[in-house]
Amino acid sequence: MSVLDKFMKGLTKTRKTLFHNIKTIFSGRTLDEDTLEELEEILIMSDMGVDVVEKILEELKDKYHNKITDQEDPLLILRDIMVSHLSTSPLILDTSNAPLVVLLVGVNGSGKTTTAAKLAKIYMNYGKDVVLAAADTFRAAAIEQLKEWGNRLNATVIAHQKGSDPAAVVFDAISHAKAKSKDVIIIDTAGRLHTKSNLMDELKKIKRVVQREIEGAPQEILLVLDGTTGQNGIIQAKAFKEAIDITGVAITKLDGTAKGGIAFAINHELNIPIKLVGLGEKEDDLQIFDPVKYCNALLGIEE
Ligand SMILES: Nc1nc2c(ncn2[C@@H]2O[C@H](COP(=O)(O)OP(=O)(O)OP(=O)(O)O)[C@@H](O)[C@H]2O)c(=O)[nH]1
Repeated sequence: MSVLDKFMKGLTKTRKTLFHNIKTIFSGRTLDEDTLEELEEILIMSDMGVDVVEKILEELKDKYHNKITDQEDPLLILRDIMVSHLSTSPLILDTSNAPLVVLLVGVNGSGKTTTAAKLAKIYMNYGKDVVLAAADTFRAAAIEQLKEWGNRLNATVIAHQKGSDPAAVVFDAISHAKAKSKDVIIIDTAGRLHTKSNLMDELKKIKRVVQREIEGAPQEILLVLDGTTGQNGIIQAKAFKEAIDITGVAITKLDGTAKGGIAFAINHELNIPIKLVGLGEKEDDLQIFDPVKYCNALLGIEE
């Protein structure tokens, strides 16, 4: 399956529910009030966020003010304006100063453990040797789940018992990675502790251990955000952003929502690049974020 097909499949719900007749609505060379209203409704319903929608519509009006030519495809004009409202930056793949450390943070159930495993697969596809660190020691199931993934992917998982110090797990994972010349360490962390400040303190402690042991690491701190939680997810994300320097966002479960425009709102409100998107439950359903493919999949544009 091509990458575009993956995006298309993952965003089927949003496209079929909201964007299905966008081609009919938006095919003319003029832009009347009715079209604008219909378009606005679709974009807002997809959870893109009112601010972003207003900006996109303004830019469309500007573009149409100057009349579009016969050669221009209205849908591609809309697509390009949408793309300009998304920001991404490449997932760090360089392991020349190995090991590369990727720390995953986010609330419980956001898909962190699964994302850790799927991300391991991405790095393995690039030929990297990966170690997974089970630093969510709050939940026994999270440790077990990561071990199962490790078996399936044939990747080493460093784990201690439930309730042990996550920073110690991370320390061991780093020692292992150094001893075995591994390329990448992916750290799964807890999403819930007894109090929120405990959680943030724990994440900071993990980060300190990583920084102390490997210069320049962690190179990536990715916030894993459940794409089906809408505005709530964004509020949670802000708390993480305040506590720890996030380098990118992984939006999960975009396949499970009809409000798949959420990437725009996340980008706009958090001002953090989106690096990964979860488009399904299978191990190769986590994809490096591609704004053009994402918008093509929303609008049903075959490349
Ligand atoms: N459909 C779909 N399901 C996903 C995706 N990513 C994660 N999930 C599912 O979401 C559920 C929660 O994922 P976990 O990885 O356990 O979440 P977590 O954040 O690690 O949660 P804790 O371990 O409880 O902290 C699992 O059933 C995953 O299979 C996705 O992109 N699409």
